[in-house]
Amino acid sequence: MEHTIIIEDLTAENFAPYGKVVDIPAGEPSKSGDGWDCWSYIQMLDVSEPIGFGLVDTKQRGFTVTAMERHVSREELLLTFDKEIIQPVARCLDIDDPEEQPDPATVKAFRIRPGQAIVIGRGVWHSPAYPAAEDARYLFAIEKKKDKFGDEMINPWVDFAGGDSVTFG
Ligand SMILES: NC(=O)N[C@@H](O)C(=O)O
Repeated sequence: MEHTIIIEDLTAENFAPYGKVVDIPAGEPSKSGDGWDCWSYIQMLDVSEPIGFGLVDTKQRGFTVTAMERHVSREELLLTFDKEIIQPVARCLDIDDPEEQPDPATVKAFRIRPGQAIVIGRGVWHSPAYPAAEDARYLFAIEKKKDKFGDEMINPWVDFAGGDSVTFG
């Protein structure tokens, strides 16, 4: 079965089931200077090990997802450099179930603009992000440690339940 969803703008409220949003807060900065404002801490990454960085060069392609991966033991910070990207995610239903498959009915696709970032929650399913229009580069940061169910494997991809696909646009 093919599901079709719309791309959503990122807000703390609509991303909450999938993780945390990093964006300029509405409130006053905690520090300011000549030509700059600083808010800290605006978000937290919950870690116990050193953080590794990964870089993805993501090319224009059809907005269809058939499989996702997840990291049940680690949060993941993800931000784009200078181009908009679209991040599909699906809910974690049972973080202790090594046989879980991503549920296509829970998929959402979020637009991440330059200047914004997300922290993907532990166990939250995600595909590689897509470029919104032009080819893009994005960075992710995640603890350098083994995940409980071995998602450091070369092929961590799990098909949607029922062999479904999700198209967004
Ligand atoms: N987010 C992304 O593109 N990749 C990471 O989750 C990874 O573990 O490779």
